[in-house]
Amino acid sequence: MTEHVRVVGTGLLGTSIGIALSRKGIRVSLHDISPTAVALARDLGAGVVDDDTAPDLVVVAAPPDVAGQVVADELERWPDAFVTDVASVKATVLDDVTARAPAHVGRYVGSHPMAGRERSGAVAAQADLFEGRTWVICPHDRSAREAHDLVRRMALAAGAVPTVMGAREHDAAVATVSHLPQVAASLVAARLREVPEDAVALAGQGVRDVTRIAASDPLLWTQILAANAEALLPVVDHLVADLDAVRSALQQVAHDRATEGARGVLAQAIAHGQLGRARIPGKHGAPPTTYATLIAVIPDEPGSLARLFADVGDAGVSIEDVRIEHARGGPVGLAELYVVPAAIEPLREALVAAGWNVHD
Ligand SMILES: NC(=O)C1=CN([C@@H]2O[C@H](COP(=O)(O)OP(=O)(O)OC[C@H]3O[C@@H](n4cnc5c(N)ncnc54)[C@H](O)[C@@H]3O)[C@@H](O)[C@H]2O)C=CC1
Ligand SMILES: O=C(O)C(=O)Cc1ccc(O)cc1
Repeated sequence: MTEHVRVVGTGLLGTSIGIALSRKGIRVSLHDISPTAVALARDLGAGVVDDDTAPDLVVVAAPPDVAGQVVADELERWPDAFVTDVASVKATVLDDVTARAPAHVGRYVGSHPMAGRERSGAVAAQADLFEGRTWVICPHDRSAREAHDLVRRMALAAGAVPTVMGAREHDAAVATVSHLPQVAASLVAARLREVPEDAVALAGQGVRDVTRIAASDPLLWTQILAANAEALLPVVDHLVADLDAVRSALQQVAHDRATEGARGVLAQAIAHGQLGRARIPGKHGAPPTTYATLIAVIPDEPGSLARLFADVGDAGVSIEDVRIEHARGGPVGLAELYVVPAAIEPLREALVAAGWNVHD
């Protein structure tokens, strides 16, 4: 892909796309309503500041509530260019573009990289944000095959794995895999506002895992949730019904510990969660991988994590994932290493031999 790509909206997504494509030798020009945002993206290596030469492909990475308008403007401004957007919702943007630029909608095809972060803005951009991640392309009745092909090539150049879905099908899918998790994470995290300091101090990995995306931008997410209200509503209804069942079971046990049936409801809630979680694909969309874990106690001092990683490397073991927990106020931390199951025993032996205190 040697074309000229114009990125409009140089925040987290736009800058990450710009950096990824620029590194592949693609010419990228940048535009944003904020001159600071565009200058920052340029300084981070995302491309050159808007130079008014005609692009082959425009990527609109602006917030969802203006994406349709910006796509329509770009279609009007560049009569020979194809245009995509990366907004997290697809049907409302398609409807908006169709209404605003009916004569040009054939050059538009929506898309959505299933990759992002809980932080916004160019400073949070990452060149490898899309590496191995799914990038959904949403062709429609009137979209040109060339538009689809160009977006596909751009997604591949950014390191992503393109996949095709209709806009409404996409919106129904992300209601469950992205939008409900955001609502649940935010609501769970919101409970923490009201507990005493020494209760929050007990927070372990579980609450951290469940609430990471609760740090997301309220303005962006208000737009996403409102734009996908129709698809999200039935999914939220299911969650409310499930929570209601758990609530009634707890009420029964609290009222009479010998009550029958309530424990079955609680167990089923957890068991259904196991089944759902087991369906989440592992890295690169491959089937789920169950890793074995080993916890190493690391002194809370500079360089100790680097030494641990070096010893794991010397043992010939690849770390698939890692979590670090700091003992609050203590002199040590815990590094939980995720490795393929076959590597766990050799790793344990090698780390013990190297003097590390390890446990399961
Ligand atoms: N944040 C995430 O993890 C993901 C976000 N997306 C989608 O990507 C899009 C951008 O999101 P982020 O990069 O996170 O937001 P961001 O807030 O980091 O960046 C948005 C940028 O768009 C600019 N902008 C706003 N209105 C504009 C307009 N009318 N014309 C030109 N530029 C304009 C802003 O100045 C800002 O620099 C959104 O539509 C979002 O739904 C998609 C996948 C993941
Ligand atoms: O931070 C994460 O894990 C995310 O899942 C971010 C994200 C946010 C919005 C999207 O439309 C897609 C991905």
